[in-house]
Amino acid sequence: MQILDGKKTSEDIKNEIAAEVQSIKAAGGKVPHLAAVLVGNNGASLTYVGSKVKSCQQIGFDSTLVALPEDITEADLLAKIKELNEDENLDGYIVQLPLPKHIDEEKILLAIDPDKDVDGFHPTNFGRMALEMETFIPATPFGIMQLLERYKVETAGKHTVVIGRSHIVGRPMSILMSRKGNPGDSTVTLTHSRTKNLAEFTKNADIIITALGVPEFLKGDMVKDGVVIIDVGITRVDDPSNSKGYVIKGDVDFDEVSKKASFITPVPGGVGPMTIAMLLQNTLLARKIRSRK
Ligand SMILES: Nc1nc(=O)c2c([nH]1)NC[C@@H]1CN(c3ccc(C(=O)N[C@@H](CCC(=O)O)C(=O)O)cc3)C=[N+]21
Repeated sequence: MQILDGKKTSEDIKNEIAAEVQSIKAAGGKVPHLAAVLVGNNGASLTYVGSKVKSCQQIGFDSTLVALPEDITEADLLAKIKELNEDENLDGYIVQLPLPKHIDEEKILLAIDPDKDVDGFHPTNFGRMALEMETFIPATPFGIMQLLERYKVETAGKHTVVIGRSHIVGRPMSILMSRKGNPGDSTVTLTHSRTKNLAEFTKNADIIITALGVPEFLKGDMVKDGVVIIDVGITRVDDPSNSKGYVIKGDVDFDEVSKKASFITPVPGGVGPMTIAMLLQNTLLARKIRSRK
């Protein structure tokens, strides 16, 4: 059994990006500039946005945190987005999800300039991804593809079962694994909350990608020997004995499933850190595309 070490791999990728930033600087070019829009102050969102800002500093990107009040109106948020779209100094930005209930998420995502949409959530970029064109691949699925590639996990002709059809993980993941190329060329089954007899699919899977948010959902008796496991779940479970007051749990019962797996991602230290690295990779791409224009 081999651990797919997202912490280490994300550090490798960040070092590669940092080296590119140095050569951009040496050539007198402009360094990539990423902004994150955070509405309100959800604990997990703050953690994520915080590590993003820290990573930007680490690799030499410019970064801006746009912190807005929980009760901001949709119109005011749209005005802010227009400002970011027009900011010549900014290469890419993300609007941290989920947004407060009174704001229409779809309306906000549609307002983001696709050329600055480093999350790859805009329909234009989602379509480009599905059509195998150059674009921003959503960071979590992109990070998973990088882990599969760098650890040389075979995907061609394999049966990949994705659990969860969210727009930011499960759905794009199913598309990427079915695309031509390596990693890819997989036969994909996309399962979700209305799937019947889920275990019949997972038991026949060569690769399982879970993005469910149910701690320790996937048990040892639901998988076959040699399976490849990608665990996207990150749920904070209260734990008074821990100094933070919580522990982070994945969707996979690691103790049981790791005994049968050929490759497996840990939680934490698996897919999560890769997400941040790939957001930075997308921002570098945004800068390169803008400098070509
Ligand atoms: N517009 C937008 N884009 C996103 O990409 C986006 C988002 N909204 N909203 C929330 C989710 C979640 N997400 C994570 C990124 C990194 C870790 C991460 O680094 N996790 C660490 C643990 C961090 C902790 O202590 O909580 C790990 O797994 O090792 C987790 C979650 C990005 N998301």
